[in-house]
Amino acid sequence: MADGRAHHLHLTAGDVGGYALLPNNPDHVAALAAHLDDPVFVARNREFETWRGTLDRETVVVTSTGVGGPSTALAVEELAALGVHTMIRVGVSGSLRPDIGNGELAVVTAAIRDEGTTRQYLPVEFPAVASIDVVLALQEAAVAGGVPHRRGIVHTKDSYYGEMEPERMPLAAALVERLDIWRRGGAISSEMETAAVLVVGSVLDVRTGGVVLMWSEDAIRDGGPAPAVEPLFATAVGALRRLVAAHVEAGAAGAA
Ligand SMILES: O=P(O)(O)O[C@H]1O[C@H](CO)[C@@H](O)[C@H]1O
Ligand SMILES: O=c1cc[nH]c(=O)[nH]1
Repeated sequence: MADGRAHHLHLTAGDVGGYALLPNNPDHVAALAAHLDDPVFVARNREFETWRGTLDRETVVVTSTGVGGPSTALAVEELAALGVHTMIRVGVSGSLRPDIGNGELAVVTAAIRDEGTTRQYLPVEFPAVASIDVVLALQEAAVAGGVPHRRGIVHTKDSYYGEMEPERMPLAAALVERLDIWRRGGAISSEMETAAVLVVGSVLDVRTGGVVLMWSEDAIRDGGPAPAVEPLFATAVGALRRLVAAHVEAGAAGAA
């Protein structure tokens, strides 16, 4: 924009540092930012709310992406243009396996690109893969916090109700069959944003990853209790704390 603010996020380069956490839900931004040092509200436009804080004196922003690939791609694009080099999606998903407990975390290794946004960047043969150092940092943070978790592939889609109530859709048979295919291939949960973070991040040379809370199949079916989000937030911030510390140590070693 003419005043230097990014078109959708309404942020300037001075508002951000190198690191971002990307919840989908604007209602999660302040609660996630509360895990940082000195959290402050920065901007809100449409579904994009941003708070800023620090970890080990490095600036970290928490920006909501809104639901789905298109708005998530906008957020990744604009944060990358402002200088953010490391982004972690932090969200909620539905488990695709009966052995997963309500509230377990999925530390994302990769995403199935069953959505439209990333196909406008790269053909579908291109993988949506998390950066290995983000995967390891998330796993270490979950272990340190005693949070139940597993690494795995998530399914990213465009239609929430196409997953939850496929029988209502004209495409019912194909939706059910495809979800079963992803399950049989090893996918552990389904959500709506991770593929956009990983693929757009790859194109823009941003280090990315994701961690999503999983509602169990029982809880989804029975309308059971929503799992608590605090262990998710603590794990995401713990991972970023590790990545910041590794960066500081690498800088110190380089300077020595
Ligand atoms: O709970 P969050 O992180 O908002 O994300 C999940 O919930 C939304 C659907 O209700 C989708 O955005 C899906 O990815
Ligand atoms: O996309 C989503 C999000 C939450 N829960 C689900 O089952 N699916």
